Amino acid sequence: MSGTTAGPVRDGDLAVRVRGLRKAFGDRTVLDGVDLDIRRGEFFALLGPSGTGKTTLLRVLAGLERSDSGTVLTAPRRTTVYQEPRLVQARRVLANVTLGLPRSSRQAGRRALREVGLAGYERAWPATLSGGEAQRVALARALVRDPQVLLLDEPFAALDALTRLRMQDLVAELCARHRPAVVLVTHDVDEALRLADRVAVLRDGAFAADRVIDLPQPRDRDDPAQVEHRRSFLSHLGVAAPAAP
Ligand SMILES: Nc1ncnc2c1ncn2[C@@H]1O[C@H](COP(=O)(O)OP(=O)(O)OP(=O)(O)O)[C@@H](O)[C@H]1O
Repeated sequence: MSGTTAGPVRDGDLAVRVRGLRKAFGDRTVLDGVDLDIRRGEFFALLGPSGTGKTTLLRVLAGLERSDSGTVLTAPRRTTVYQEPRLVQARRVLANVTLGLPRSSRQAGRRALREVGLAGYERAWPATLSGGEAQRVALARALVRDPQVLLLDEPFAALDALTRLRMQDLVAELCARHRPAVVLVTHDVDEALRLADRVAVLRDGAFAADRVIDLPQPRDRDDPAQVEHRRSFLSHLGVAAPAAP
């Protein structure tokens, strides 16, 4: 008998409320009593070793996966951006951005494309885009839906290092402007510390660390407080930080 409830979060300050979430695949328990509150407008980054259940948690929050037990409440408008842009190749860029939305959303779609730096690409075909451009289209497609909860599943992982930094800047700027609650799944501690208000490590089915990163934006990689956060999160991930020169 499952005790799961899913529905809208009632507390006006919260975008996500999770209590006692359990999820197993066969006899492998992936999430083992996860509790998580995310405030409206909060940028939450989720680190964790491979196979630890980060994507599973994101899929539960997206409503794509049922939990076995626990309570999962979220604000209703949720959108996910994945590692791959997942564009429909047979539709032009603007049609991809407004996919599934009424024709009246085309103006908002154009605006979203402008916001991600792709004004003039409305009639381009996905096959003609670079990886970074395609991922910008995926961001515009999320943006046009005005999400209260933006779920980002390693959205920069497939990009080259320079494009990744540019995309991080863009996401920081878009999130500061639109203030969705964000859940960013990443393997990159520096990316988490660059973007997030709060960083957690998921390990052995629950959070091993969950910390507010109270440092001003834009972040300074060399700020001693940030260096200390990096060392500590790497150690939670079971990786020794490189020794200081
Ligand atoms: N549909 C499924 N059926 C069976 N097992 C699954 C399913 N989805 C995920 N798993 C298993 O659950 C575990 C957690 O997977 P998940 O993708 O959530 O991990 P992750 O932390 O996102 O990993 P990574 O960092 O490598 O992307 C893995 O062992 C995976 O094999």
